[in-house]
Amino acid sequence: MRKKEAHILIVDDDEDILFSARVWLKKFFSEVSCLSQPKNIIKFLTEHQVDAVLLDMNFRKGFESGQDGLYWMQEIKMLEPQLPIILMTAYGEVELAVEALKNGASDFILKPWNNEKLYASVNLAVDISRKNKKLNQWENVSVKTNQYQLKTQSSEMQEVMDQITKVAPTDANVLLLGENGTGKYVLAERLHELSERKNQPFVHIDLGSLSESLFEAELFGYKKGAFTDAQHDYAGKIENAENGTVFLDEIGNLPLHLQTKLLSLIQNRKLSRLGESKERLLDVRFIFATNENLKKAVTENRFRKDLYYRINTVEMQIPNLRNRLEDISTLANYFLEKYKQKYQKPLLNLNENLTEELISYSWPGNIRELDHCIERSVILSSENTIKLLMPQDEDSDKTITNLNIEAMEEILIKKALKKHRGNISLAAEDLGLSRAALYRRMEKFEL
Ligand SMILES: Nc1ncnc2c1ncn2[C@@H]1O[C@H](COP(=O)(O)OP(=O)(O)OP(=O)(O)O)[C@@H](O)[C@H]1O
Repeated sequence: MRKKEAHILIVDDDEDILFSARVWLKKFFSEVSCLSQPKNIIKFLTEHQVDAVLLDMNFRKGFESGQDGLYWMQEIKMLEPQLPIILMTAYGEVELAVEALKNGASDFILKPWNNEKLYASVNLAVDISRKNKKLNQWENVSVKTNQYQLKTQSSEMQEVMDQITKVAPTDANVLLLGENGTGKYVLAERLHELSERKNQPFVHIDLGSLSESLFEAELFGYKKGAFTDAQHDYAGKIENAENGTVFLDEIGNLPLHLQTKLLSLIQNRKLSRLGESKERLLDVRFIFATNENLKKAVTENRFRKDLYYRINTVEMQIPNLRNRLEDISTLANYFLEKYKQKYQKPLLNLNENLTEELISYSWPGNIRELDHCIERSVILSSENTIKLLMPQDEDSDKTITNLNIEAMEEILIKKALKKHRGNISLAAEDLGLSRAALYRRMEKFEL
């Protein structure tokens, strides 16, 4: 299982507790730090980026009122009001738990804890902490913290943004289609942030980066003993999104037998973990994305038709960057500002010629490629003048070593589209083809 990139801080005066909590949580999170003395918390937090704190309530022998924990919680809140704090106590009086929650604790764990519960609580706290950080960035208009440039001059993209605003508050399943790097993740997050679920987890599951053998266990979770390595009960990623949004990326990679299981989950809103017959009711909103042609996958029986119609209640085609020529300059300047600040080169600017050069490139890697191009250029430029380092143009003449006619045809079509900045009529005329013939070829080469 891949660990989540998150830093957890555990504060307890009992070394055994620190040890066992650390060993357990280390399985799931990239960094787990321990402090045995609460007086070191503030210094630690000012020096480290932490995503969640697990805090004991009783530090002094003979003082088991829980007041120590409440005191340190307030200190942490003063420094980092959004940081989730989970309180732990061996003395689980309900009133104390209620007081802690009222005072801003994100959860309450009784010692000795149930490992699975501890994980679930910390994991949720981490998701909420990230959400808070992202929301803060979102609200901040400064380029330093604002992550995305969502304004658009392109009518195609404007239509997508309008649809997002309309569909976000509903629970409709959304399917985002588009090439790599067009911003599907960014838009999925936007859908979540504009929904009523915005303060609940947004769980991104990238089926392109998980190994197929892990799909079922990671998505649906498992019961202890369900298979050889299942040493404990495990809530899958979908379950961890309870009340929030699941973003299933690269859905075209889901094998057929799991497509059936997913379909049943979407229809019945019930999930059973691997090795478990009991069904759990689940309240999540689904967003899906792929760069694959799912309709084609359906006709080739690689993707279930009924699942396709279930997930595409609202289907949005995210335009390629080469079809958003109006936005290239704005996005390039947005990235330039970001990297000027990051690499402390405030004098760099894009003049008209450079902007033209950016606009006439075809950007097969879309916004991600533009982002990297500007970052690379800023890093390698002098203090005063930007030198644009364009990506290696894949269809440049030097790559024409393959004399296969189909390969040549694809290169010529790409060149014509680039020359005419994606204008199909002009490109078709230049190539001596009808628009329909050009469209057919573009479809064939998936351009
Ligand atoms: N509107 C935007 N403003 C600024 N940056 C953006 C925008 N849209 C996308 N990006 C950046 O472009 C890159 C690709 O975006 P994202 O990951 O959302 O694309 P994707 O379509 O999900 O890609 P893939 O299919 O490869 O997973 C990211 O670094 C993202 O931050």
